[in-house]
Amino acid sequence: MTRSPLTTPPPGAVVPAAHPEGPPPGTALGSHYGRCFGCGTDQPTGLHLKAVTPDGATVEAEFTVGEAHQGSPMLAHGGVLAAAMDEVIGMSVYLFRKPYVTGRLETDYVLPVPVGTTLHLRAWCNGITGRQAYLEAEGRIGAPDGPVAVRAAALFIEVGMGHFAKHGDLSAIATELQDYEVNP
Ligand SMILES: CCCCCCCCCCCCCC(=O)SCCNC(=O)CCNC(=O)[C@H](O)C(C)(C)COP(=O)(O)OP(=O)(O)OC[C@H]1O[C@@H](n2cnc3c(N)ncnc32)[C@H](O)[C@@H]1OP(=O)(O)O
Repeated sequence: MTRSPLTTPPPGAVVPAAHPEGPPPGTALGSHYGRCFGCGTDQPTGLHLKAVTPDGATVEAEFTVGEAHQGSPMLAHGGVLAAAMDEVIGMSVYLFRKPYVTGRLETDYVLPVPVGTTLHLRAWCNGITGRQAYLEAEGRIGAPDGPVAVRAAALFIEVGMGHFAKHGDLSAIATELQDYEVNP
């Protein structure tokens, strides 16, 4: 991955272990919010990522590139692929049971991705220090060990739940999120 210093963990950053109250290995993660563009089942134009955590600390997901995801004819739009990477990285840091948002997302596009392709995505954490989490993801064509089509590195910033209450609509998600204190 070609990565800037901003998404490279500094010395002393620690890779967290799986959270003791997190999902057990092999758990399907479902959607954190039904209308999420990345994983929501109630979002007709979304990516409909299907994710599982193999170990409670990383995420594997599948994303099938659809007709609505084209940039050039019959090839995936780069912004859509970046959104898939953002989502799977967001899901992985969410495993540590603190709310984070994307601060910076860097993407390498290695191969074109035709419509109809299923991308096998994987995301993991390279280290956390203070509020900053350094994460990485890759997307492989057709199989978990298929050719790498896209790579991403990200800096996520920890926020309180008040972030979503102040800037968004926390009540819309309160019934779906069981793992957080939703009253900021
Ligand atoms: C409702 C719950 C949901 C849970 C969902 C799970 C779902 C999973 C799916 C999710 C879907 C996918 C997820 C999504 O799509 S999340 C949606 C996309 N992201 C956003 O909307 C975030 C918008 N930005 C902000 O709100 C603020 O800027 C944040 C909160 C990020 C920081 O503002 P805040 O005022 O709080 O803090 P600070 O400015 O003092 O910064 C703190 C530190 O961080 C460093 N820094 C900050 N930004 C950058 C940057 N760009 N590059 C490099 N460094 C950066 C900064 O220098 C400082 O460092 P230091 O001085 O301490 O060393």
